[in-house]
Amino acid sequence: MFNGMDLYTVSVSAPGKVILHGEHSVVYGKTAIAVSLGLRSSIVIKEVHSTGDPTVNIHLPCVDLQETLPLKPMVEALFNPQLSPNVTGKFSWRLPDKLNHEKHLRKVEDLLHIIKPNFDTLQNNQKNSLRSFLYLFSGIYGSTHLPVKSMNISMGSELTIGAGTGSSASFAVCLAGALIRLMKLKSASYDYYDQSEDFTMTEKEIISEWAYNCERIMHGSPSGIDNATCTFGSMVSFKKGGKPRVLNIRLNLRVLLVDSRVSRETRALVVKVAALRQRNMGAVDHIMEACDHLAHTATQVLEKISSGKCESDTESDYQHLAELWEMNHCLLAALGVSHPALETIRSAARERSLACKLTGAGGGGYAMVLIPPSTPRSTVDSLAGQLLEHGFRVTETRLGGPGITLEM
Ligand SMILES: Nc1ncnc2c1ncn2[C@@H]1O[C@H](COP(=O)(O)OP(=O)(O)OP(=O)(O)O)[C@@H](O)[C@H]1O
Ligand SMILES: C[C@@](O)(CCO)CC(=O)[O-]
Repeated sequence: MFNGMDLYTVSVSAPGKVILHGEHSVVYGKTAIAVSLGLRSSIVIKEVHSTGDPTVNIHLPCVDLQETLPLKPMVEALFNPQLSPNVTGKFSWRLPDKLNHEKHLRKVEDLLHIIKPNFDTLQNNQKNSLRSFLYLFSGIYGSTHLPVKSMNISMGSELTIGAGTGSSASFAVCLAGALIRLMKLKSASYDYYDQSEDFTMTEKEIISEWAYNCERIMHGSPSGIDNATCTFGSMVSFKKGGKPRVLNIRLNLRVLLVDSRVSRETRALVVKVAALRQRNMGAVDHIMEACDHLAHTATQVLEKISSGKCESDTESDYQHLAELWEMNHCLLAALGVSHPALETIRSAARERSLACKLTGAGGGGYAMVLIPPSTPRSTVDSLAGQLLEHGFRVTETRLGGPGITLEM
């Protein structure tokens, strides 16, 4: 949007994600599939007039952060970032994978300590959000010659932070997408590329790569499945060491997403499974193999559901999917990553003949109950009521919706 005074506003949203199949087994080289979540993050970037030196006013209520940062030092210290060693040419915002990530991040860290002397006293999630902002802003604008103006950035999210639903990837995808969109609007007269009304496939690939770099800031060495799912939406299949593969299908699965409110640490659960495997190699490897089969079969069933040719087929496909979810949960429980709270959620779902599985690392966190289209409203309401009485948090949402989207 352009206000006629050379000032632009952009508004973008991106979904979170859940793992449908393959948690834990993906660590052992098996296939995982993730789908986008109906819960989204959103961002508005608004260029504003300023009389003094330009600033960026960033408001991130989810991490309780409101900051005004000077733009000039960012431009001086961080623009024109360097390419990775052994890569020749000139850095461009289109090449996030060629950026000298470590070096650029070190510069971001140094600058943050200069412009925010109390940086070390901030909470970790606040630090990560600021690092990601400076990294993306300078990485994306640093290779252009566009004038940077004062701006207000405000971001909200329906996602719970740190719950395994991809809030960090959703945040980074929104931010990268909004900055690229703003650049595209500002550069209309420079004719950088076409001015189509939505993100092109190539832009989405670039956004996903920028978000992957942010995931590296937050997580060290992430798989890349979260940023791909939050960018492209729908369903993404992934194998360790490979590239995430986006399955371009139209899914619209209804689920109850249930927060057990039991906090867990992903790393500790991965270690627990590794220890179990050390003691029971053959059995655990067979469980991982079985999880792999479930991920492949589920992909086929979901492709069939998404094609939606015949209603009676769809009903039996949902039954098949429910069976796969049940088996997957029980295999994960055999790996020792369920929790009494997750089993309480499951038994409430089973009383109503609904399938339920944990999603993510387990040991607490979220469970998902599959709601086939034929499920009466009263069944969903009574299940939600019972779960709420137990103190769980319940959200009815859909899986497999759109990825990054321009909001008008
Ligand atoms: N709406 C938001 N506003 C600002 N920062 C956010 C927002 N959402 C996420 N973040 C950033 O992402 C970090 C959360 O990353 P973390 O990996 O702990 O959670 P997650 O992405 O929800 O979990 P997972 O990666 O297991 O799915 C926060 O510490 C914060 O820096
Ligand atoms: C448990 C795990 O498979 C998924 C956590 O969301 C860990 C991982 O893949 O890194």
